[in-house]
Amino acid sequence: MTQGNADTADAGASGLLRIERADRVLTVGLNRPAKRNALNDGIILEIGECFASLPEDIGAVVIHGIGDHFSSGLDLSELTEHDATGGLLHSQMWHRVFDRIQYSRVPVIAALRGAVIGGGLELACAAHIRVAEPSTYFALPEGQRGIFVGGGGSVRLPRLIGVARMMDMMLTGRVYSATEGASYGFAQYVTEAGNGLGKALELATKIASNAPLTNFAVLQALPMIAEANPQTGLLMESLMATVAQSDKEAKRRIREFLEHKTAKVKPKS
Ligand SMILES: COc1cc(/C=C/C(=O)SCCNC(=O)CCNC(=O)[C@H](O)C(C)(C)COP(=O)(O)OP(=O)(O)OC[C@H]2O[C@@H](n3cnc4c(N)ncnc43)[C@H](O)[C@@H]2OP(=O)(O)O)ccc1O
Repeated sequence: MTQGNADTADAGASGLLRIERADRVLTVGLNRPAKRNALNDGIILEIGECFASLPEDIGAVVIHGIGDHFSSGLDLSELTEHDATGGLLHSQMWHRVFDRIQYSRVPVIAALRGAVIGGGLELACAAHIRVAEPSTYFALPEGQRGIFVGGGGSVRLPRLIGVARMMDMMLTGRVYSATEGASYGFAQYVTEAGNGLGKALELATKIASNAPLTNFAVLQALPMIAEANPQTGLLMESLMATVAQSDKEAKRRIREFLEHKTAKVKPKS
C-alpha cells in the first residue's frame, strides 16, 4: 500500500489497495476486482494500516471498490484454513480494523456499487455515510455458507436497519436493492449510475471543510450520546457544545458569518 499525492492512482507494493489523495480527501480503493474485492487477510491488514496512519491534514476518507463491485465479502478460500482458535483471532482482527474506521478521527464515506455482501457489508457498516449506485445490492449469505458474521455486523447492522431486518437477511439470504437499502436507513444517498464515487468525493470535500472539532464531536460523541441515558446524554452534549464553541475556529467561523463573509444556508434552487 502507498498513499499517492494529488490526482495520482498509486497502487502500492502489494496492490491490494489503491490509495489516492486530492487536497484533504483520501480515497481508498479495494483493488481485487478479479475476485470481486473479496477481503483476504492481506487487504484487511492494509486497511488497518491505512487508517492507523492517516496523514494529520486529511479531513475525510472515501472507501470504494475498484471494478463493478464494492466487495463480495470474506475471501472464502482463506476461511477453510481456520480451526476454532484461528477463527476467533481472525474475527477479532477484523473487529480491530473496522473499529479503526468507525472510530477514525475523520469521517469515512463508503461509495457502493454492485455486490456489497457479507464482510463487504460489514465493512460498509463501519463507515459513517454510505452512498449507493443503483447497481448496489446488499446480502448476508452466511447462512448458506454455514458461517456467521464475524466483522462486527451483528453489532453495527441492527443499529442501522434493526434486528428484525438483519434476521430476515441472515435467515432467508434475501438480497436488498439500493433503494431498499436506502429506505431502511443503510444507505443515505442513491445516485445515478456511475456517479457514486463522484458523489462520495463531493460529500467528502464538503465534510472536510467543516471545523475539525465539530466532525470529531459528531463521530465520537454523538453515537455515545444517542445510546446514553437521557440525563447523561444531555450532560455530554452540553460539555461537547462548550468545548466546540470555545475553540478559536468556531469563533472565527461565526464572526465570518456575522460579517457576511460566508455562504448562507439555503435550499438548492
Ligand atoms: C466466520 O467468520 C467470519 C466471517 C466473515 C464474513 C463472512 C462473509 O463475508 S460470508 C459471504 C461470502 N461471500 C459470498 O458468499 C459471495 C460469493 N461470491 C459471489 O456470489 C459472486 O462471486 C459475486 C460476488 C455475486 C460476483 O459474481 P460474478 O461477477 O459472476 O463473479 P464470479 O465469477 O463468481 O467471481 C469471480 C472470481 O472471484 C471469486 N470470488 C468471488 N467472491 C469470492 C469470495 N467471497 N471469496 C473468494 N473468492 C471469491 C470467484 O470464486 C471467482 O474466482 P475464479 O478463480 O473462479 O475466477 C468475516 C470475518 C469472520 O471472522
